[in-house]
Amino acid sequence: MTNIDTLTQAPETSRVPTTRSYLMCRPEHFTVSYKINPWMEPANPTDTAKALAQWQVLYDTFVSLGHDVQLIDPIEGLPDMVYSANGGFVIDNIAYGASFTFPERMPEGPAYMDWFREHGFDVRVPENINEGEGDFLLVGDTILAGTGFRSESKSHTEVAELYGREVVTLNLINPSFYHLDTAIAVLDPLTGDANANIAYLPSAFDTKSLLILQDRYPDAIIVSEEDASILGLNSISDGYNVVIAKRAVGFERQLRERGYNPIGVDLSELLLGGGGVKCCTLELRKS
Ligand SMILES: CN(C)C(=N)NCCC[C@H](N)C(=O)O
Repeated sequence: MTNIDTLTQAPETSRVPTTRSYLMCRPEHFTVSYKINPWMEPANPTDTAKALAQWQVLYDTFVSLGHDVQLIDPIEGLPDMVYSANGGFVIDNIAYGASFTFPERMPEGPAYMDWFREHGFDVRVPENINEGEGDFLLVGDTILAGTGFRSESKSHTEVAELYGREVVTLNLINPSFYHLDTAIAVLDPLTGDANANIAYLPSAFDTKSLLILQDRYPDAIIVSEEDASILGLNSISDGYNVVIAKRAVGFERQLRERGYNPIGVDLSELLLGGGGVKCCTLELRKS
């Protein structure tokens, strides 16, 4: 993997990084005390100090790349709050709040909405169950929206009306890839970018959804089961630098071949809760 200190600009490619704003939550109360996805095993021990240290590397990586990183205070008793991607979906300074599927995470919805309000976002309280950017991904001007395990398809209609953008529903079929951001990585996420591209795991989708992806993104990177199974797709791109799971070596190579700069981080402890790089990062799009 590339050293982030020495290569944060694209030297020979047309890929251009752009500065982003992210919201993260320190995993001070991280543990696995309940099971709401196949990755979680409450009987297995977790190490909060290790989770904090690994999370700090992710935070430092974003800062080193020049991104603005905001923090929300963690709340005791909400161990999954570290997965800030699920706290809402933000475009044009409008924050569509989350409404969680499982009771264990329900208090996170209002907590994140309070944070958005206090930081000047126009908050919209959701009418339907949705888990924020876990299931809504902005690709160019289109919103890809996942359903099947968490977010209800009715929330897709709500989001289409709210943002006035095209929303494409995709059906997830593998419980290990229960959020859209475990099965798709957005590589060029700027709005208006005609060349917006993605990487994805085909087996995570039903036939109809797969045909949609193949039709819309013929140049997409197809990621292996091996890389996806360590949440390799759960990554964050600024258009050039792509922060990914360190062990996703096949995906790393594929990214490099396409002119991206993959940066590996180890979030093995947070993987015990079923989340990776992208789950710990919510993009705050102010325009
Ligand atoms: C990419 N993923 C999965 C996320 N965006 N979020 C992780 C949520 C993990 C949490 N224990 C849960 O099951 O909700």
